[in-house]
Formats: sequence, structure tokens, C-alpha cells
Amino acid sequence: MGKSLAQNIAGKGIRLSVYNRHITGKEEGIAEDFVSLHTQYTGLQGFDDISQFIDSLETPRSILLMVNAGPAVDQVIATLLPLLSAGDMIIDGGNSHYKDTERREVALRENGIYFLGVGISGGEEGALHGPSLMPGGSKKAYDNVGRYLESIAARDKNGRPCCTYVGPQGAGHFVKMTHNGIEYAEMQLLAEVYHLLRYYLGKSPEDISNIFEEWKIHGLNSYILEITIDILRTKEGGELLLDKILDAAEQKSTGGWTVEAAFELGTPLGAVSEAVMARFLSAEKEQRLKAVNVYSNGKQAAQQTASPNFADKLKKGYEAARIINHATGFLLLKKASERYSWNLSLSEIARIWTNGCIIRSALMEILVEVLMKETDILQHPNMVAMMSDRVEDIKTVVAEGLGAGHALPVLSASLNHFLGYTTGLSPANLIQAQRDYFGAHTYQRVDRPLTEHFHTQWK
Ligand SMILES: NC(=O)C1=CN([C@@H]2O[C@H](COP(=O)(O)OP(=O)(O)OC[C@H]3O[C@@H](n4cnc5c(N)ncnc54)[C@H](OP(=O)(O)O)[C@@H]3O)[C@@H](O)[C@H]2O)C=CC1
Ligand SMILES: O=C(CO)[C@H](O)[C@H](O)COP(=O)(O)O
Repeated sequence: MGKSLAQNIAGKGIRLSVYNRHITGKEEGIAEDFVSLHTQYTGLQGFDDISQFIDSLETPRSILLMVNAGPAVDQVIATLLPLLSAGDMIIDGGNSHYKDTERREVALRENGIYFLGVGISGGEEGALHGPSLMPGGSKKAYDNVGRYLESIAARDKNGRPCCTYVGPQGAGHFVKMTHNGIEYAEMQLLAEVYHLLRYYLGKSPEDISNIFEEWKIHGLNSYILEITIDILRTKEGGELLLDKILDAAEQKSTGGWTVEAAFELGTPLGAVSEAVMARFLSAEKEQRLKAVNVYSNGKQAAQQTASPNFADKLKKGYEAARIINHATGFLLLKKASERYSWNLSLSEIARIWTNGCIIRSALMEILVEVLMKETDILQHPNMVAMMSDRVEDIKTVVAEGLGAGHALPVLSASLNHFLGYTTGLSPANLIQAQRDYFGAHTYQRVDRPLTEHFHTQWK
């Protein structure tokens, strides 16, 4: 990411020094080598001596870190700090936890150093040609460097940069974390759809890539769909590369952090949560292989059993689940904004997610408008119409797919969310009664003001 961003920045004519640590015998002259490979950029200098690197910068200095989230960020900051002067700025472009960002911002402010936590999305390609940038921290700090960040960002459909000052404290990294949570669920949803097409409907990977191509043209365009089409067409030695990849998904941390944040803020996030759990379960490959020999889960191919036009229903069910995933993701942002007084603009966040980032999609373009009027996506009239037209299809897909023995954690979690959300009378009254029964936790009544709490001696 660092090298790609450096090329992007230098390509905009911005004078840039790059630094990589020196580890004798292992990593020597990395930054100098990078510079000598890119002589087309004037004003690009490389260093593996930190003092020389710092001396090469104009004051007040602006330093962008692209190192692994966690202790590495603290280590690099500790190395930089004695060399910096009041008014200098550090920008953390990695996937840092928003609470770490808040801690670092406070500590650096006490030393007179500005700190911005900038979520960056788009992978290597995005970093090189224009990522989506989610800066958070002090507004004054953003005012100093915002123009540089905006110059390297992707552009939205109106030519505006996919970069905006998101909010104070750790808001930028919170927004990036939520982006990644939505990303996890989007990836898992498409994996489930692919799985049903291949192993329930019996379609070949080539057929599936063609179906996805059709979906892309007809309203479902997204970066994740595009790369999946490419993946389904990639061969190695004449065979599909995908079939040679171990079915055990890895993850760093941002998906799990998003779920933790949902717990902290008390907001439902079933799709993302199930996407994280699905990766954990997939990683239990050894246990899964043992279980295959112990249990028959009655997995069936569709053959004659699939309902008519199942693939069309799958498309609409997938669209419904994506809307629900985005609705819960944006509700998490809304809850965080209220709890931490960040004043997040959900529509503006959707706008900077329309290009450059991993979850860019035709749906995101629609959500920019939707979120201007309604922070709960599922309450907007256009979304009500879309969901009403798709709810029977997602029900059919989940019922039929589960019935045929296929695990559909995110499709079913999305449907469950929707059915729970559209229920006027949930069974939570029984939960309240049970809590009061064993723990005297009290309950509110439908026939009394909600300010009153009641306890019953149940036995
Ligand atoms: N890859 C992606 O698509 C995306 C990544 N990110 C985030 O960006 C950050 C960087 O990711 P990425 O570029 O992929 O990771 P890489 O592993 O490619 O690069 C990490 C860099 O950090 C350096 N580093 C690690 N520890 C230290 C340390 N203690 N002191 C000094 N330097 C250190 C490494 O140096 P050395 O080479 O010397 O080991 C390396 O140059 C991460 O937070 C990641 O989550 C964000 C968006 C997308
Ligand atoms: O930030 C990113 C994209 O926006 C990273 O590519 C993403 O974090 C990958 O995460 P994981 O390794 O957990 O799947």
C-alpha cells in the first residue's frame, strides 16, 4: 500500500520523501531502490535513515504512516516523536482501531503534534490510481493537509474527491472499520450466492461468471462482483484456480472490531456478525472434514427440486440482503455518531464510498440520495418498494437453500433481521418475563407508561 500511495502522491507533483526501516542483512535501501525505479517523479527522495528522512521534509512536516495496525504504529510514532517539532503532523493511513487513534491523538496533541487517523480503502490498485479516504481527527489538522489527500483520492460521478473530513477523534478509522464490516458481509453474501448457483443449481463456474455479468449490467454492479467474475474465469494449467484454493478464510481484525462496536453501541449487525463467524467456521477445516464423515446433512443438488426461476429469485434475494447489510452498517455509524457526538454525515460517507473503495457499487450511488432524507435506509420509500418486491424471493432462497443442506449464514441473517425488524409484536415480551422470573429484572407494560417498571412474584 505504501509504495502505491507514494506513486499516487508523487504523480500529482507533490514533493515526497519516502522512508523504510533498515534491518541489516534483511531490509537495506528499500526506499532508495524504490526511488531509483521511479525516476519519472521529480522531487521523490528515499531514505532508510530516519533522521535524514526527517531533515528532508519541509516544516511543518506532514508524515503519512502505512504500517501494520497495532504496536507497529506506536513504535514508529515513538521513533519519530523526538525528531519532530510542534506543529508537525502524523497521519496514520493503516487500518488502526479507532480507540487507538483516539489515544494517539490525545498523546500527540500534548506534544504539540497534530494527528489524523485516515481510513484508506481500495487495495493496491486503489492506492495507486485513487483510493477512498476517510480522514478523522482535528479539523485544523485536516485543513492543513486535506488538499493533498483530496488530490490523490478517487473521484465520484460528479468529479468530486472520494475524501471528506469525516469527524473528530477516531471517526475516520471508525468509518473505515465499518466499511470493512460491510465488506465482510458483501463478500460472504456473494460467496453464498456463488455456492448455491454451483452446488444447488449445478451451474459451471463459467456459467456463473456469465450470470454475474448479466447481473452487473442489470443493476447489481459492484467492485466485489467485478472481481468475482474475474476470479471465476481465472485458470491455472487449464483448471479453475479457485478450485485449488483452500476453503479456509483468514481475517485480520476489522470485521470482528465492527461487531464489537455493534455490541458496545447496542445495535443489530447480524449480517456482518455472521460473515465474521462464517470465516471462523471455514477455518475449522480439520473438524469440518471429520464432521463430513460423521453426519449426513442431506445436501441435495436442485435437480428437479429447485423452484422455477430460482436463479432470478436468487438475484433478487441477494439484492435484498445487500440492502439489509448496508442498512445495518449505516445504522451502526448513526449510533456511533450520536454516542460520540461526531456529527457524521451518512450521505457524505456513502458518497466517498461510491468510488475507490472495495464496497463501491451501484447500490452505494442510490444510498447517497436515500441517506440525504432518511438515516434508516429501510424506511426510505424507494427502499421500501425495493424490499417489498424482493422479500418473497429472499424467503424462497433461504428456505430452499437451507432445506437442501447449504449453509447460508449471511443470507439467512439478513432475512432474519428483516423479519424481526418488520414485526410489530416480537417474542421479546417472553424474554422480559423470563428475566423478571429468575432475576427480578422488571419489565415495562404495554398498558402503562414506559417510565414505570414492574416486577411479578411469578410463583
Ligand atoms: N493491503 C490492503 O489492501 C490494505 C491495507 N490497509 C492497511 O494499511 C496498512 C499497511 O498495509 P499493507 O501495506 O498491506 O501492509 P504491508 O505488510 O505490505 O506493509 C507494512 C509495512 O509496515 C512496515 N512495518 C511493520 N512493522 C514495522 C515497525 N515496527 N517499524 C517500522 N515499519 C514497520 C513494514 O516494513 P518492513 O517491510 O520493513 O517489514 C512494511 O513496509 C495496514 O494497517 C493495513 O491493514 C488498508 C487498506 C487496504
Ligand atoms: O482494508 C482493506 C480493504 O478495504 C483490507 O484489504 C481488508 O482489511 C482485508 O481485511 P481482512 O484481511 O480482514 O479480510
